[in-house]
Amino acid sequence: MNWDDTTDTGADAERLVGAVADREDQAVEAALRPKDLGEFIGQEKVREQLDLVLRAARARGATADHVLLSGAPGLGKTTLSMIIAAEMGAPIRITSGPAIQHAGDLAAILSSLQEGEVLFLDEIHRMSRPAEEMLYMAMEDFRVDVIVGKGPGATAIPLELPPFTLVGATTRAGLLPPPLRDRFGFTAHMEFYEPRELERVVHRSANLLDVEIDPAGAAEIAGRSRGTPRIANRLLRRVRDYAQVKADGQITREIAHAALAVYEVDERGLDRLDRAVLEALLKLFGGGPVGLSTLAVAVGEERETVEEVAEPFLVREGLLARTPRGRVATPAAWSHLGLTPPRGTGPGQQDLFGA
Ligand SMILES: Nc1ncnc2c1ncn2[C@@H]1O[C@H](COP(=O)(O)OP(=O)(O)OP(=O)(O)O)[C@@H](O)[C@H]1O
Ligand SMILES: [Mg+2]
Repeated sequence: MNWDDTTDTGADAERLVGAVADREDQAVEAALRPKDLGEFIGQEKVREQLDLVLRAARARGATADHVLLSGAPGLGKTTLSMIIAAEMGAPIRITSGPAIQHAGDLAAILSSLQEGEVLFLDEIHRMSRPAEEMLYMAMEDFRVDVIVGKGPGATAIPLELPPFTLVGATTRAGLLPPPLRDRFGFTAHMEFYEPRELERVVHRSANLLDVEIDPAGAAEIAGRSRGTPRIANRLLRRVRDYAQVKADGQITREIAHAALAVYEVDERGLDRLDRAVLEALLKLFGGGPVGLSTLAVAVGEERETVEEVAEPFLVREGLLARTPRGRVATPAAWSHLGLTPPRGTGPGQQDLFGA
């Protein structure tokens, strides 16, 4: 799971191609969210499986099993949680791991749930330990022990809960303690989207935003969206701005191309920082291997920025490899930047060049 090393704070949120939601995303996302499974694009396997889980529960007149959604930012976890509630005809309560500091916070939420309600717990990997332990019991037995009083006089009062569906979301399934993971009846791993699926996302959003776009324009945006619907929607809004100001508002391939050149997002979805890292690696260090710190100095960025913000996508795209001797460019990196690799490839590159 190569998104485990992406950062979920800071610099990434400020980039046009960052997957983390910024303010503007938060403001428009509610309007762009698919409302039911039929509207949800891509993720075929997850959709098929979830559809079965929910249908079966409905047929039994039962509350659906707990669901864990894991995947990189912007792939549709929050959206799916709302769809689960909608499909079950159930209300949804939304909270997040960091918002639950004490077990008591969780007890208050759990004890106020209605029967069949969906509790969406975002960033479930960031919950406190005591809350987590309370959650184990709540998920399994629909019961919590509420501690009353302090010290030796403290007593645990058992409290029955109505059956509910916990939907947990995490960008880092690997960080969840196994006892918590095991208590979910169904786990959905969300994958990055194919360009064809993102084209459909772009068309759908354009429609909702009342923007005219042709298939080639949608393909142009989809191809630069890093497999992520949130980024596709964001690029669409920027291209719309350009189309409005510089043309008649319609998005064609030419308009999308010109707009994204202005925003410095290239054909593969790399932005200026990504390209600066690659260029330094290729032009200054012959494709590597070169140490992370040296590379960071060469592009004038912090080590962490290069490692956490730029590299994960470059690695995912097969443009850069992290080796024990340092960072190495792949043959695809040379061709992406239109450069020819030096003839005698360095020792660290032999494997990559199949030498
Ligand atoms: N399958 C999809 N079809 C159409 N639009 C989608 C799909 N998945 C996500 N989107 C859109 O992408 C945006 C981001 O989705 P969402 O907020 O659900 O992501 P997330 O996985 O919860 O991200 P985070 O990890 O940052 O919380 C939403 O505006 C939503 O409309
Ligand atoms: Mg979310």
